[in-house]
Amino acid sequence: MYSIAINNGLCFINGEFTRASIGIEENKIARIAKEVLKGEIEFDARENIIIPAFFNAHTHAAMTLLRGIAEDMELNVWLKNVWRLERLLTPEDIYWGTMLAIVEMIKSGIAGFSDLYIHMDEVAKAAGEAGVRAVLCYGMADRGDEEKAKRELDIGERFISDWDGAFDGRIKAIYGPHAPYTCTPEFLKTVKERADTLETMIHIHVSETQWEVEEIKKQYGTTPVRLLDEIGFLDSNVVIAHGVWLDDEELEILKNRGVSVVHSPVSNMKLSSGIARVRDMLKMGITVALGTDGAASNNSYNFFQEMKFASLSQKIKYMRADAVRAEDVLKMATENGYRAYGILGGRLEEGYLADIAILSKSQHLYPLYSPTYGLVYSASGEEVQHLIVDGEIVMEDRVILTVDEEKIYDKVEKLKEKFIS
Ligand SMILES: CSC[C@H]1O[C@@H](n2cnc3c(O)ncnc32)[C@H](O)[C@@H]1O
Ligand SMILES: [Zn+2]
Repeated sequence: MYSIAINNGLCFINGEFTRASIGIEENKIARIAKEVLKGEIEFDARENIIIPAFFNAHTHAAMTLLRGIAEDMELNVWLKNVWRLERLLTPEDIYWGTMLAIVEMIKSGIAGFSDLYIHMDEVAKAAGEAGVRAVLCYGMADRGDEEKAKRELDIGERFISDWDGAFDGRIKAIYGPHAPYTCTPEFLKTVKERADTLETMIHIHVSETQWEVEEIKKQYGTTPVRLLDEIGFLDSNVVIAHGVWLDDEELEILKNRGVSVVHSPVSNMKLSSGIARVRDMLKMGITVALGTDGAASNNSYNFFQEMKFASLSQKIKYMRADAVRAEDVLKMATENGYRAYGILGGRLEEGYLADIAILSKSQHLYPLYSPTYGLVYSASGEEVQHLIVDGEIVMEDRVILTVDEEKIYDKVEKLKEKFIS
């Protein structure tokens, strides 16, 4: 008898959809079978599509609070506006902003997210209470100031020691230097040494805009990826967000060092940063995951939208309709996100974490010739009916069991005042 049995669903297994039953024991997938399985809780999934839940591999969840406040700006102008507003954010704001983000993520089938932001204790509390998985880091920037470098490292490390492994291991706490243009090479070198000593990971923005590449060349005479490689920073414990402006040699470096890349097509297009070379990266065997970035540059946390934009933008970048195939986009949204952060999830396979989304057919999925194409090109997110995270049901019939949604909307609406005055 399994704790949960999902019977006879159309399951995304090994890159294709096949009919199967899934037995969950504790927080893992214990059995994939052709026959009906017995469970304390049973889902009759004959009419459902079952996928491994999504992993949002790069976000700033609480930026929901700044959604829609700085629009139609390129990254540098946008960042100036956002940084001014972020000074107003209190720990309590971050808690409610993150909760709002988590509600949106759960509803589009996201079981886990990787977040780089401020007041991270609140993000950890919110993720823990809501029952989702999170890889979290305090966003550090030394800006060439030695005293600030020490303070930032202290905050980042205190966060890791307080939260790594919390909530039955659902929280993974890592290092988060912001970017090569806000952190000095000396600081980044120290971060890498500390991450290696603690056997933890690093999440950082790299090569997002042409401006960044030119700025780093001006300051250090080389490009961001080459600079990071020269200081010994690039490794398999490093996840870079964006990687939009990379030449062939830089792609080789990332591949050889085992660095993972998080692609955020909506944010990159909205801030007019560019379109990353995802087709080339995937062909080379680089792990490319998918991330929404923050709600102030997206403006939503809907992974169905993100998958569709990921696919369409590549078709235009390479001017070929098969630039990145739909099944590969689905893999980027699931397995690759988990893999980038060293978590055994994102696949419907025995031994993998039981992070599973149970979908039903919405109006957008009629007629359904192929679940893969349906999910990547037609679905809206409303298809996600139930979400299981770490073997627990977090959303049932689109009702989130772990949080009070109405209270979150009330709190957040009241916070608006301080940003417009
Ligand atoms: C210091 S915490 C993280 C920091 O990053 C800012 N941010 C959000 N989105 C982006 C992006 O696309 N590129 C660079 N920086 C970004 C966020 O506002 C926080 O200040
Ligand atoms: Zn970001």
